[in-house]
Amino acid sequence: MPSLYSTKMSSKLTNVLSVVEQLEIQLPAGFAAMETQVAGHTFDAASLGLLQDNNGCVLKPLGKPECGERELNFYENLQLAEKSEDSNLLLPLRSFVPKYYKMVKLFVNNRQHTFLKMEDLTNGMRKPCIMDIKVGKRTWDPMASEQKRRVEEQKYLRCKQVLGLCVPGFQVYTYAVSKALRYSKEYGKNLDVDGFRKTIALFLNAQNGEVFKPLVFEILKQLYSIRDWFKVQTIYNFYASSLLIVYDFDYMEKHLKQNETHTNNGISQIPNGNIQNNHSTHFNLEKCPEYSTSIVKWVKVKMIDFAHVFPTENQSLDTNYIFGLENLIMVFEELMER
Ligand SMILES: Nc1ncnc2c1ncn2[C@@H]1O[C@H](COP(=O)(O)OP(=O)(O)OP(=O)(O)O)[C@@H](O)[C@H]1O
Ligand SMILES: O=P(O)(O)O[C@@H]1[C@H](O)[C@H](O)[C@@H](OP(=O)(O)O)[C@H](OP(=O)(O)O)[C@H]1O
Repeated sequence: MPSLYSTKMSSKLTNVLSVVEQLEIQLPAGFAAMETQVAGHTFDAASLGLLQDNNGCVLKPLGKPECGERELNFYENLQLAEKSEDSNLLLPLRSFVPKYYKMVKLFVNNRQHTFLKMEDLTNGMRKPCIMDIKVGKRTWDPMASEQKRRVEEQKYLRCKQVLGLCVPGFQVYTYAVSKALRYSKEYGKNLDVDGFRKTIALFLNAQNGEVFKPLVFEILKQLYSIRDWFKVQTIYNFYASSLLIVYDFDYMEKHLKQNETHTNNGISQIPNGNIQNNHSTHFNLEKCPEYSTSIVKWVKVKMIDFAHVFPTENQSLDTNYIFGLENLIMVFEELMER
């Protein structure tokens, strides 16, 4: 039996405090609108947002038919990776995306809808800091109409056209207030390159320009793995796909308090890693064993949103995605250098 949930949804978040709409949505028992959704389609008259259940899963609605079908195919292909002739590439890709369980049908507002059930990347985090970063200068797919191309090319202009990156939304917990601060796509649309850098620092809770380096280091490690994969894969083009970066501020705060090597402002005194600004190289992990802690449990970098994933045309690298990814890596590397 469907039950009535009164759900607070943030439809148009401002740069500090959200304008919150009170919507009443009929959802099946055991499901709620996802509290920590920071971007993408949310509940309104025209669309559904993501749901969460009580078992650490999120349910993403299929959305527009062509988009939904592509995303469903993408996840189902990955599920069958062992049997694919591309298993050597698809199996590692699985570790870069949320665990996918199955397709489920649920009634929302008395109408049946199809959802993709997958792992909630924020599950178990007390104070999840979440940033959605859309990757690539080109965020329209080969089937896009002229109008869709034009619209996409005009958005997030000063950031997306230079870095191949944009921020459609994020939330961050800080030392100053106990509630998460939410930033909307309107905030993201006003960013230029410098604003993007500052936004990443803000998201990481940088203090006087200094970040908690083990956190940045772990994010970089995961980004490097994704980049390594993109440097060899020629199966897919990922248009309008995002990287979701998630970390638990609660864990970070506790970790900082416990650790003797920290200064009064709580920022690590561990020396910097050895940065080489050549794109084909990585930080030298062996030189920084102190960074390889249990941190991996509370920091996640995963690829999400595969509604515009297409097979490559000439078995070429996805240079559009790689360009954005390289720039993102550089922004994090700069933070390690400080
Ligand atoms: N597996 C997941 N775990 C946790 N949060 C998730 C997960 N998948 C999506 N989200 C949340 O939902 C948001 C939107 O996800 P996604 O980009 O897949 O939706 P969308 O509606 O297709 O977006 P768009 O409007 O950009 O096409 C993300 O920014 C994130 O906050
Ligand atoms: O970043 P913004 O300004 O929110 O723009 C949205 C974003 O580009 C989404 O990826 C897109 O959904 P699709 O991926 O489904 O195309 C959506 O199209 P829509 O409004 O037609 O749903 C856009 O409005």
